[in-house]
This record gives sequence, structure tokens and C-alpha cells, in this order.
Amino acid sequence: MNTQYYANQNGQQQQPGQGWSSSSYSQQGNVASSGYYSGGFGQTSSPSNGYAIQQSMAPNGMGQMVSSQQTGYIPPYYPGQQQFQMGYSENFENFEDNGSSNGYNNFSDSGNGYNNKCYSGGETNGWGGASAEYTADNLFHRTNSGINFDKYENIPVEVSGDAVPAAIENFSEAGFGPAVMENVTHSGYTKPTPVQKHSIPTLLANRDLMSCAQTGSGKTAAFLLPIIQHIMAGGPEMIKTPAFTNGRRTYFPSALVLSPTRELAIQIHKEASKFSYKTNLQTAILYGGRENYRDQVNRLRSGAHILIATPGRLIDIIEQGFIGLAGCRYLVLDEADRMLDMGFEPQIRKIVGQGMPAKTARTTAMFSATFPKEIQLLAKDFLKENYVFLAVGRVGSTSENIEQRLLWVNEMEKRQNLMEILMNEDSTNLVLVFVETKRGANELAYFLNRQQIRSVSIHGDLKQIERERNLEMFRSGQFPILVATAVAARGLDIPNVRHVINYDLPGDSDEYVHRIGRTGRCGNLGIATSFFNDKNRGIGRDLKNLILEANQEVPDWLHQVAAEGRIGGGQRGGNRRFGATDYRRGNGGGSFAGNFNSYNAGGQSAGFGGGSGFGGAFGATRRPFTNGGFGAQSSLSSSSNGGSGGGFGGPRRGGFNNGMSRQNGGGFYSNGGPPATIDHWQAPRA
Ligand SMILES: Nc1ncnc2c1ncn2[C@@H]1O[C@H](COP(=O)(O)OP(=O)(O)OP(=O)(O)O)[C@@H](O)[C@H]1O
Repeated sequence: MNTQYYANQNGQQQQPGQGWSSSSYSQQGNVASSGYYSGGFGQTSSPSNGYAIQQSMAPNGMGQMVSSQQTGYIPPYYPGQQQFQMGYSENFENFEDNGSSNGYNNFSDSGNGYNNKCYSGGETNGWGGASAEYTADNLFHRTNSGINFDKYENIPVEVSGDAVPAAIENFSEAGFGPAVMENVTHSGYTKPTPVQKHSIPTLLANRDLMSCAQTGSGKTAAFLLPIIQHIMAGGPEMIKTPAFTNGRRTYFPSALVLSPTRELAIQIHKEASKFSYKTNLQTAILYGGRENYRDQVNRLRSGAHILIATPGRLIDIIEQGFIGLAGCRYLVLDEADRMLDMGFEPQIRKIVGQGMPAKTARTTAMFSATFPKEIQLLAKDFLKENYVFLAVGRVGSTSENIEQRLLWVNEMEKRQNLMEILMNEDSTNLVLVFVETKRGANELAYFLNRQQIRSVSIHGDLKQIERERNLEMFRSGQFPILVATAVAARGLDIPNVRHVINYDLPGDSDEYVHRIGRTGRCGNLGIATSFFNDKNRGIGRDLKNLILEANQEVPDWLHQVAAEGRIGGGQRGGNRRFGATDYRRGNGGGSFAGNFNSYNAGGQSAGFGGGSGFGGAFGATRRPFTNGGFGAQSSLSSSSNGGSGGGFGGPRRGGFNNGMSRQNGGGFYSNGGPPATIDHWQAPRA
């Protein structure tokens, strides 16, 4: 049905059966084996010569392929047999069909009590079989919770609202059906995290919820599990029957989850597929990108009980008549503060106004790690008056699982400092490097590849297929450095990201919280290094507070910057952080502060300290480093100082600071000659 023919990038016809997949969607969760096709630069691919073309290509971090002819060098790190290709296939199946077959597998399974309603092809209420994009193997690979997982127990929790449902202590208390419970177990979840303990019973009781919890603490399952349970328990009655009007079949999801980014939508969709595995629930996804439109619409025909979407594409599809929101009983805004800020708010209002049941007739939940007061005020337009407010830890605080390092690095010295860090990184670790602009992402990824450090980029100027491919290559470790703009700041859960580097710091400390939250997830430890210079003075004070809250050491110069700099200065300006309380109870600022000692990771430094970390400089290099643009290793180290002494601050984590200060006294202090000791150095005034 969907294997008629395929187009390469230039629309040339290809025959099936040449190692080309029949879908533009990843069937394996693995780019190399799924729907990404070559076509390259106008050559007609054939099975015999196709990979020859690819062998001479490497990603240049700009979403384009660089051939050896173009660049004059073949990166030796690039594995020749790599099936990493461009273009995409189109599924030319007519999605306006009026048939009833869903064309997808049903994961029928007897014995869990939920599968005997499997969709049998008739157009009833769309109570269909489970999503077929994923297999058990790629759904249930586990992220190991880290050594600090149990310390979540000690995080202070504040819940407010009337008659708040009691928290659960174990998943078994939630009353999940056997299939859902089995999926929880298969996911390796033995104990709920605090945000899950409170959010699950609240949503099961159909109470609206505003839930704020640290990055990587399990918010996704906190909203997906109760929704899945509700729909399962309600059975077909919960689902509004598709309508057929003007030649279009309109599907009515029972639950809608909105995400600010496409990649996060994909991730949530995968989680939803995991938790509804072997149930009759259908999950569907709608997100932007030209090449995937038809495929997404086609997939709706399997049913869409839970729809995960980015706002723009959803509005488009609603306007096309493929989706209606009249049956939507659950609305979730993930990364809710982002969804309600200036960029997205009009779209959210539009979506909610498109025939969705009134807030009194639906359950609405909002989740984020940060929740500024003004966004809380906006949010109440979408929530019932008696919504429950949950704060796990101080709202917007960073995790103690993340060791935050701030380095004063002038603009001109950033590349060099980045190289030094990357060269000493463990080869199994993934490193996520944030930059401010799309162009900056391209350029930095290109530069790193020229230095033979395998990196890819992700940003809004790439085609969607390139974004997904690059992210997958990063996730798989093939390209262990991802240079990203803010598009990767929120929600992405990538195991093994051990280091986040803010090459360019954001202008807003909430953004900082989300970015560094890509590491140190689920009780694991991580490092966040940020390059700070004059341009970043605006968030100096907020950063200082965040580091203090996480019980970490603030560099002396940051104290000075914070004391001298402007107050706040983030995008939203001013002293906007409201503390940890429900705004309805007034500004209780910092009511959790004292408690954080109880969630002191204690053993963190063990993972990162200890001489070997950054010491030894360039001896044992991690990645092949021949004479790229940077020349020999020694020139790197000697160029990393301006003749100054120092390094940074006190050697709290011995490995790092001592190691760097061994390098000609310069360490990361690379602004070309500050006075010898940090104590005497005065931060430049704004
Ligand atoms: N109870 C649990 N036991 C073990 N692992 C869990 C549990 N809950 C969630 N996880 C895992 O923790 C990781 C982080 O979860 P998740 O992505 O939901 O975090 P989050 O709070 O939404 O983060 P962010 O704020 O960055 O969006 C995931 O890999 C998830 O599978």
C-alpha cells in the first residue's frame, strides 16, 4: 500500500527493493535503517554506486554533505560504510481514502485484558490497535536511573489547592490496569519520582494541575500514565467517533499533548507509545516539517486517541479538517511556560478555541521545570479555578546532580577553550554544545569536524529530516558532539549526555536551567560548563543564585559581576523569579531554600574531580587529533593563556581546577592578560 515508488531528493524515481525503506518514518528508531535516502547531489543512486557517493561525504554540520571534492579532505573519522543519507521518501498513498483498514499492525495480545477490543477494520469509534512505528525493543530500552535517584525522596515538595488528592508511594497504588502496569515495569520504573507521586493521583482524580519539577525528574510519565489509564478505563466510550464530512475523515483525539519543539513531540510520542504498548490505544503525532505532512495525516487513520503535536502543524491539520478537538478531555502543555510565552500563546489560545471542551469540561495539566509568575497568571485562563499547584524543589532551580562550572572566556577564545574541554572528555560521553545562532551552530560544527571531532548540529534552519537524522546520530554516539541552538534546550532526554557546554550563554536564566538539564537526569550526574564574558553580565546575578541554590561554589568573579551588574536582565527582565510557591498564595520566595541541604548529592564530586578530569591536559587525547587548524596539542595549551596566572576560583573540584591551572598558569582564563590573581581582578563594568 505504501511502497509504490520513492523519490530521491530530486524527485527521481527509484525502485523499491534496493535497500530503500518504504516509509519516511523511522521504523527502527535508527536512522541508518529507516527512511532516509540518498540522492545526494543529483546523482541517481543505484544499489551498486549509492554508497560510493556517500563514502566521500561527511556531515558538515550544516545539514549538507561535504564531499571530498568540495573540501579537499576526507575526514578519517567518518565511517565509510555509514548509511547516512539525504532526502526522503514520499508515501504517495492517497490519504483521502475512505476505507476502514488501518494498514498498521495490531499488537494483539491476549491475557492483559485490554486487547480484546482490537480494531477489526470497521469504522466504529476508532478504538484501534497499538501504534506500529515502534517495536518493544526500541521502546523499552532503558535509561538507567542514576546513583542519586533515591535522593529524589528528599526533595521538598509543596502542593497547594483545595482537597488535593493524596500522593501515591508506589505505582501499584495508582490503580493502573495490568497493561499499563506491565509497561511501567518494563520501562524499569520501580518507584515513582516525586512529581509522579503527586501528579498521577491528581490527574487520575481529574483535577487540573500546574506541575513544576526539576529537569529530568520524570514529568512525562507523570502526565502520560494517568491519561492512558483514564482512556483505557473509559474504553470506547471515551472516544468520539470519527466524522466524515466534505470528503474528509475527522478524528477526535481524547487527549492532546502540546510540545514547543518537534523533537520533543517525537520523544513524547515515543513515550506514549511505550506506556500504551499492548493496549488498544492509538497514539498519533503532528509536527512541522514539509516532508512529513502526508505521512502524518496518513497515520491518523489508525486512530488518534492520544495526539502529541506542535502548535503550528496542529492548527494546520485542524483547518484541513483531519482533526477535531471536540472529544478532547485531556489537554497537556508540556514545557508550559514556553508554550504560554509570547511566541506560542496566540496559537495555544487558537487551539483551545477550536471546539475543544471548555476548561470546566476537560482536565488540563501544565508541566515545566520553570514557571515564572506572569506565566502562572496567564495559565489560569486555561485551568479550572481549583487547580492543584505542585512544586518539587524550588521552581526553576537547577539540580545538584549537575555540576555547574562557569568560566570567564572572551569571545575570541571560545573555540580554543571548547577544544580543550572536548579533547579531554571521555570518549563514551555525549557532549551537547549550545550556541546562540543557527549560523553559529553551523560554523562551530563545521569547525569541530575540521578538527576531527565528530559533531553534528541541530537548529531551525535545517530540514526536519536533517534535524532528526543529526539528533539520532548524536544519540547513537556516532557523532558524540551536538552543536545546538535553543531548539534542543527543552525536554530532550538523551542518555549519556554527560556534559552540556554553554558556548554562548542564553540571555535568560530559565533557558539556562533547561539547557543544562539535558544532563544530570533521573539521578545521574552531569557537568554543565558555561563560557561567561562581558556579554553575559545580564544574567550574572541569576546564575549566581542558581549555583548557590544547588549548593555549589560560586567563582569569586561571579560574586563581583553579580554585585556590580544589573539586576536580572533576562529576557523578561527584572527580578521575576517568584520563588517556589503557588502565586495564589502570594510570593513566598525561597520557602524551600533551607531544605535543599537535605538533597545534597554529596558524592557528586567523585565523578568529576580527581586529577584525571582536566588535568594532564593533552596527553591522552580522546579523539583523533592530528594537525587540523589548531596545530599541535602543545600549541593549544600554550595558547590558552594570556600570560596570566590563576585558573578559576578555588579548586573545589580538584581535578578540574588543578588540572587547568597546570597549563602554563592560564587554564581557561583566556582573556588575554588579566592580572595574575583573580582576587585582584575587577570585573569590567557594564
Ligand atoms: N519512576 C522512574 N523510574 C526510573 N526512571 C524514570 C522514572 N520516571 C522517569 N524516568 C526516566 O527519567 C528520564 C527523565 O524523564 P523525563 O524526560 O520525563 O523528565 P522531565 O522531568 O520531563 O525532564 P525535562 O524537564 O527536561 O522535560 C527518562 O529517561 C525517563 O524514562
